[in-house]
Amino acid sequence: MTWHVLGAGSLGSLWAARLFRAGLPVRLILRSTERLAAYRAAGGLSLVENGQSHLYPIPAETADTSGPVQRLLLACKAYDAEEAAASLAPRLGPNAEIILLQNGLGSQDAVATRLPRARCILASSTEGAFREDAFRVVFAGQGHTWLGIPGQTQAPGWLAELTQAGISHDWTADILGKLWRKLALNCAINPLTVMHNCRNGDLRDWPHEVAALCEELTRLLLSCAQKDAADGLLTDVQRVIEATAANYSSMYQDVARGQRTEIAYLLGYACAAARQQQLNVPRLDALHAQLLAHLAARGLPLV
Ligand SMILES: NC(=O)C1=CN([C@@H]2O[C@H](COP(=O)(O)OP(=O)(O)OC[C@H]3O[C@@H](n4cnc5c(N)ncnc54)[C@H](OP(=O)(O)O)[C@@H]3O)[C@@H](O)[C@H]2O)C=CC1
Ligand SMILES: CC(C)(CO)C(=O)C(=O)O
Repeated sequence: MTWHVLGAGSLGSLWAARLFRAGLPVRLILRSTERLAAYRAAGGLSLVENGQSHLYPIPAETADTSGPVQRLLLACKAYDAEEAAASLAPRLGPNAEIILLQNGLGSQDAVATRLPRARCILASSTEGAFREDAFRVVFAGQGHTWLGIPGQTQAPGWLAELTQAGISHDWTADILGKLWRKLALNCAINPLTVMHNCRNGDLRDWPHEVAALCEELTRLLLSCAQKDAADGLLTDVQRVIEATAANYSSMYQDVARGQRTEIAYLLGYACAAARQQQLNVPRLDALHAQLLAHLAARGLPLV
């Protein structure tokens, strides 16, 4: 079964290169014929690991190529997920599977609603990769990927291919818990690093602000029936702040580069969920409003 990987960005390239070099059939799906021509001119995808670069000549195509897509790894940003998945709708067979690599929450439901016949598998990853250049990606941080369909304990047989490709992973029926926990970590760290213009570690200087956000996020998680995701949130946030002290958060980097953020799927999603639960989260709401104003002042999208 061919792995179609939509998006030759950071995570998509990281997955595609590892699957390809493990001898598995992989095809990249690129945005346009121009991108496809540029990719072919580059001769393939380059993955940089431990300072060593390798070129992988993975076959590529655009969405409007003919041929069925049975297993799709959707490796775009959350705000692109629904349209990107929909562009492949005519090629998806009745039992097609889509693995959704997006951070945050909200985009997964959008894809599932748009493509009701597809089997959507949610993923949450702590791996780190960034694009050094077009079609050249650096594997920056070892991590782990959780995969799952909410409530389903039976893992698909093809997970063995991820093992074969050296992709650290586990299946979980509580994938929503994993996604909520990561969302909460992101909400407690990333917007503050933008507003204080600082690295993750500098948040040690604002312990009360971090603690107050974690208190509201914990109440939100509990009211959304996410007890496991709520347990020990503040301690975990403090651990991540220490472990990533020298780093700039992904949202900080997006804003610094003048790129669109995934705010609507992170803090925006949390605030909307609180409203839906009629839960009072004044600190989260205030931070969300400040962040939106900050993005607007820089001409960046608010969703
Ligand atoms: N990078 C990381 O370390 C991590 C990322 N994540 C999450 O993974 C998701 C993906 O992030 P990341 O890999 O960094 O994102 P990137 O921006 O690096 O890559 C996204 C890719 O998707 C492509 N794309 C978007 N729409 C389409 C489309 N319609 N057709 C074809 N290609 C399309 C983009 O193409 P183009 O280049 O043409 O714009 C781009 O190459 C995000 O939700 C992110 O939060 C989670 C953990 C770690
Ligand atoms: C390092 C961490 C956990 C900070 O929230 C992150 O995932 C990010 O920067 O997006």
